[in-house]
Amino acid sequence: MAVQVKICGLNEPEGLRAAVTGGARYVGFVFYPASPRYVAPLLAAELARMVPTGVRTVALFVDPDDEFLEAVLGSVPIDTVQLHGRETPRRVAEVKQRYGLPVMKAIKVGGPEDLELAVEHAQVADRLLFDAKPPPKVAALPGGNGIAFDWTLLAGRRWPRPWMLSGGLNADNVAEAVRVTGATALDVSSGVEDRPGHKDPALIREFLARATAL
Ligand SMILES: O=C(O)c1ccccc1N[C@@H]1O[C@H](COP(=O)(O)O)[C@@H](O)[C@H]1O
Repeated sequence: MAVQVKICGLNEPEGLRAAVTGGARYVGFVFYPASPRYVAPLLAAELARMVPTGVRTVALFVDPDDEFLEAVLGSVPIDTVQLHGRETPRRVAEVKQRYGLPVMKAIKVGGPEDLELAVEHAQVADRLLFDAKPPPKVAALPGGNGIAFDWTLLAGRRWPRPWMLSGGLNADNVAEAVRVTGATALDVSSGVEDRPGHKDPALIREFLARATAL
């Protein structure tokens, strides 16, 4: 099965074009104001309208309240909600039910114990996303830090829901990441940027070429 790719943190037409013409199956918009990739709903709506049929739009949130979810989901055409904070399985179920959209829940992996949470979330989330646990420094984002986790933790594991691998992926390590984990879907952000928050179209094309050739 061909590997599917999500390019996350798109905030300019150039990056978006490189993603969709290069073969991305998902494009992600970050609605987390503290992120250098944050995109205002008005601009996200313009970008989302450029996305061709067959490519899915993903809205990334971190512990959003209903007011914020409504403001974004009411104005931007979104196919999937990505929850990347400390949302509980109950909150995931609530968001799914209230907005009628599939939810992908991020699981932050630092050690084997963190995978227990994935077992719980797999009861309600439509998809799991395995990312590295953020480093314990004050300014660290809850994701999008460009760091990988120990991929062998996922080797041989089976999940009752589809899942994606993320965390520190780039064109140079993507083949190894897929080999070790068996992932069939990947999510990348920092690894296709030339500076935090700025996507490099050439790096996007290179990542997609390597990943989709696997
Ligand atoms: O990208 C961000 O700014 C971000 C902010 C808050 C939570 C998650 C975020 N991004 C997600 O983090 C992972 C890993 O990204 P990276 O490739 O290591 O930079 C990915 O799933 C992004 O969607």
